[in-house]
Amino acid sequence: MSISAAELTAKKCTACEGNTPAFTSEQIAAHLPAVPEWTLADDGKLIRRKYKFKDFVTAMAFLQRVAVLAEEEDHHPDLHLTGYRNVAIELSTHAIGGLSANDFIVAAKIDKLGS
Ligand SMILES: C[C@H](O)[C@H](O)[C@H]1CNC2=NC(N)=NC(=O)C2=N1
Repeated sequence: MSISAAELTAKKCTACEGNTPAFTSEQIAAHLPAVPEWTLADDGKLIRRKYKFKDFVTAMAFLQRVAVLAEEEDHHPDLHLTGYRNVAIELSTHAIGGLSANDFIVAAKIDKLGS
């Protein structure tokens, strides 16, 4: 059974201990359909979404909104700004070296921010 975007955005991230197992490929497959703009990396250890904004200021304003969300959730994506208006966001759970529910919760909440 797949989880929906609405179910993900209704959740809060929870502290992730190093002994929590990373998501299995089955768990990843159950969560990815809720965040269809996000691509699973080849190694299965992170998800990524790319954006192109109209200018630098718009890209930075979006990143700032993502930063506020990350602090609220205490779960922090890797944020990349290249070529002044191209943004790439990568989500993984550093404590476990792979994906957890937190990554999909934050991805769904980023999607809800709009761009
Ligand atoms: C104590 C606190 O929950 C941890 O340090 C959090 C902070 N933000 C985090 N963000 C991400 N992406 N992975 C983590 O393992 C992580 N750990």
